[in-house]
Amino acid sequence: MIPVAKYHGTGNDFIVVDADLSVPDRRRFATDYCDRTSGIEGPDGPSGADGALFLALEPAFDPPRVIMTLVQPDGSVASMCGNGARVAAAWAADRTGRDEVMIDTPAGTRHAVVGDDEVTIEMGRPTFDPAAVPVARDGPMVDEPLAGLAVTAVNTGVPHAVAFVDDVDAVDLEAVAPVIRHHDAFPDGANVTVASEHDGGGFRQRTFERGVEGETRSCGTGAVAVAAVARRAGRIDDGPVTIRPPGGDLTVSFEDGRAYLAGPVVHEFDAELSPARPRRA
Ligand SMILES: N[C@@H](CCC[C@H](N)C(=O)O)C(=O)O
Repeated sequence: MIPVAKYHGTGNDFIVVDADLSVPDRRRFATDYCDRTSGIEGPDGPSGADGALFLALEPAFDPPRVIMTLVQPDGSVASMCGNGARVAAAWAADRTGRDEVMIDTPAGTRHAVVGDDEVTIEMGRPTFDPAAVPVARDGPMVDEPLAGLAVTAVNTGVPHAVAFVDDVDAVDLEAVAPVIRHHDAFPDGANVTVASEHDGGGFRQRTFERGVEGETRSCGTGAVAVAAVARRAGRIDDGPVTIRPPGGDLTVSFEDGRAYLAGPVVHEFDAELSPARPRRA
């Protein structure tokens, strides 16, 4: 058995595994233990997760570094995860007592600051460049009609198809999102994010995630995507702006074109799992 920890960032939840521990088949581990009905169990029963975060801590550096690998429930490895990176920073801060951490991801190295109530992570520069999203268009995809939504394509570490609507609750995301997620325009697929203005300021957000193949309670790259598209359209300035997914509020701001994502992180519980014989083996 190996010790693991369950964390969430505004409801986007992860099984955290120290990468020093041997897990022979990470894809199978993630697929089995992330299952919402038969996966990892918490104090209140079956829990599951939106992904397994394998974290390799390098405490000798100043600030300490973490190499982050997110394996999703479908076995795919994500280039970036905003909430996962915030969880990785909190996990590293718990182990080192340091409040600054560098997170190495396939999308680049990101600087994180761990405060008492929030973890803030630098998220790089969102891009609308069609080759970088990627989107199969000669120029940026902006407000293109797809599956009844006006879609703008942006990469915030991973590709997002973003649509502003009057009311996010009126969108049948489970029906419409798979059409966009698998559309020919997106050669690598896309996360599908809808947003609407909130009376209290900022935007409500819902995201259907690639790799989870369903809606999650929060998505950090999606929150940054909403802010980036709103900023490009002149709806907001450099912020900060409050983005409101179902699982809790996030704050996005920009400085010199770089995005910053802030919000709470919760350490839910610790558990022990078999690394080699997942329960559905
Ligand atoms: N929940 C994440 C995004 C994870 C990656 C995504 N599902 C993908 O495969 O592109 C976040 O907080 O950003």
